[in-house]
Amino acid sequence: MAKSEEWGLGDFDIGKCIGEGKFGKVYLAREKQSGYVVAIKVIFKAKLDKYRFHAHLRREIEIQHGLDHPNVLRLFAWFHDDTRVFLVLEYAAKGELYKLLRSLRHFSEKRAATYVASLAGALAYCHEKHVIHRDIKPENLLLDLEGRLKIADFGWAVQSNSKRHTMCGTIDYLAPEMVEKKAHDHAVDNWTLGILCYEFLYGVPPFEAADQFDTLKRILKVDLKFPSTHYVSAEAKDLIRKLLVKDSSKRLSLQEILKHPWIVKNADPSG
Ligand SMILES: COc1ccc(C(=O)Nc2ccccc2)cc1NC(=O)CCSc1ncnc(N)c1Br
Repeated sequence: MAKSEEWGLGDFDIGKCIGEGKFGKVYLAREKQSGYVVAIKVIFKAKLDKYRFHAHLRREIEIQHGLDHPNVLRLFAWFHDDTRVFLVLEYAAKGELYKLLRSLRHFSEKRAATYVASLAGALAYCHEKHVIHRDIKPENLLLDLEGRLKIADFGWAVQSNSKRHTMCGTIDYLAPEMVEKKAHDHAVDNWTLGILCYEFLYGVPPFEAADQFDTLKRILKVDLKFPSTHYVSAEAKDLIRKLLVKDSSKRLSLQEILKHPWIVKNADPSG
């Protein structure tokens, strides 16, 4: 029988659950013909109705379908039945980048620079495609079999199996213009890159405080301190200082990040 264009659930062997989100769960799956392993996200239509997310999901699928970058998780296909929508996603075999950060406590400068360069490259690609909704919160960063970073952009809060509670609802990544509820553009991503670079190197975000109000005050003051718990190069601190700038127009651009001496010296070009 000729292969119909449409994929269906029957084309896949479904495996274990590897993630859980607001709209449904994510399963490991293998496409029967090719044996190709993917992640299948199951989204309940009833949930979409409840949050009126149909249009958002349809727009996201159109956007995602056109994206093809080594550091952006691929959306290969999608299909639906009367109660669920299925997203056929690239499977990131090494899972969540944050589990690795927790287990290593902090990354080496080479690993941190490689991830920052991957993120800057992926964001530059997305901005070029006029997609600025690439939420680079830590929850959205996965690692593939080769350890390459993938922005997974869950579309909505996804709690993976390792019920991470520290991150959900964290404000550590908010840029000052977001805290002050000013208009923001994709320069917010450059701020977030600074936060992530600091956290990759120190294991904690730069403005962490006992309570959220203190964190907000520290963000608005850009109260940046570098602990001397372990050695971090002056070039790394220089990049962070040039990203965590209150005036969003003065933050290093993605292109400038990729040319920064610390990135040029430390990032692995194979990403
Ligand atoms: C391109 O990736 C997406 C694109 C879109 C959406 C999405 O839900 N959009 C959406 C859902 C409802 C309403 C509006 C938008 C979600 C993802 N991605 C994900 O959900 C990541 C699933 S977890 C995972 N994936 C691969 N390998 C692993 N090891 C893991 Br763990």
